[in-house]
Amino acid sequence: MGGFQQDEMTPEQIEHEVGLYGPFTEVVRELVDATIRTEVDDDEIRAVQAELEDIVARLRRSQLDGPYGVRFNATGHGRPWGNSVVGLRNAIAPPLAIERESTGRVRCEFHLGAAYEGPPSLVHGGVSALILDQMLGEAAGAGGRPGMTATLTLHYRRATPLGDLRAEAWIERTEGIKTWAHGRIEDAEGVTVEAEGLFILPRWARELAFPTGDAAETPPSYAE
Ligand SMILES: CCCCCCCCCCCC(=O)SCCNC(=O)CCNC(=O)[C@H](O)C(C)(C)COP(=O)(O)OP(=O)(O)OC[C@H]1O[C@@H](n2cnc3c(N)ncnc32)[C@H](O)[C@@H]1OP(=O)(O)O
Repeated sequence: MGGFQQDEMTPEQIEHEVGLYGPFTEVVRELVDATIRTEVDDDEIRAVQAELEDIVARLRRSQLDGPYGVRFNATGHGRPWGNSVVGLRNAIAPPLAIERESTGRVRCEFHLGAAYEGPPSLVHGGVSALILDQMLGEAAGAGGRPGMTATLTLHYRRATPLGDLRAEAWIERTEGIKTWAHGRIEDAEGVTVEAEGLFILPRWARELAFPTGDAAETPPSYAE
């Protein structure tokens, strides 16, 4: 599988890019929200559209051939900057800033605005699934048991309002290459969505990590 790349970025270069692309992407998130909610007149919409078309053309002058992928520098610092949930450079990502414990417990506080609406004023169920998929996957990774989502089951206990929310996830149990993780989203009143999922270290990763084939005994550690 492609998409995981090693590069030679120094901590200073990474800090520079965080400072550059973080605010840049934040403005694009603002643009998405403003696009949904604006009530300016027709002429203003057409004028802004023309300006945006120019801006897109400027950015397209130099582009990656495909998606960003996940890049690692020599110290193992991971940059999943195109990720649709946590990606620093992805304006579609809220983005989640996840706190990780090596026990496999992860948590975050986040805000979902108009761009994530499903039913009126409520979070789209698929967005809750997106967030919990990432959170459960992050729990597996934080606990040294990384894997791809094999199953994901959601229990929508109560509607999730747009606004300030929190999420957490943890490893429930492991068996060789398989990790079962659980998690939930909460608003100020308590739990709105619960999830359980099975994460499996895929064959291509097993072959890299365990050339002798004994994946059941010693899962690899996960360094982001
Ligand atoms: C490292 C990256 C970190 C990156 C982590 C970063 C966090 C990212 C969080 C986001 C997570 C995602 O969105 S991931 C994207 C969404 N998920 C995907 O696209 C996954 C697509 N599916 C796959 O790639 C594959 O099917 C896998 C990896 C799930 C399994 O493939 P495999 O590894 O070749 O499986 P295989 O050898 O046949 O089977 C191994 C064992 O798993 C069982 N098994 C296989 N598939 C399933 C299944 N769907 N449900 C139940 N059990 C299954 C088999 O029965 C077998 O059990 P036994 O007989 O040995 O008992």
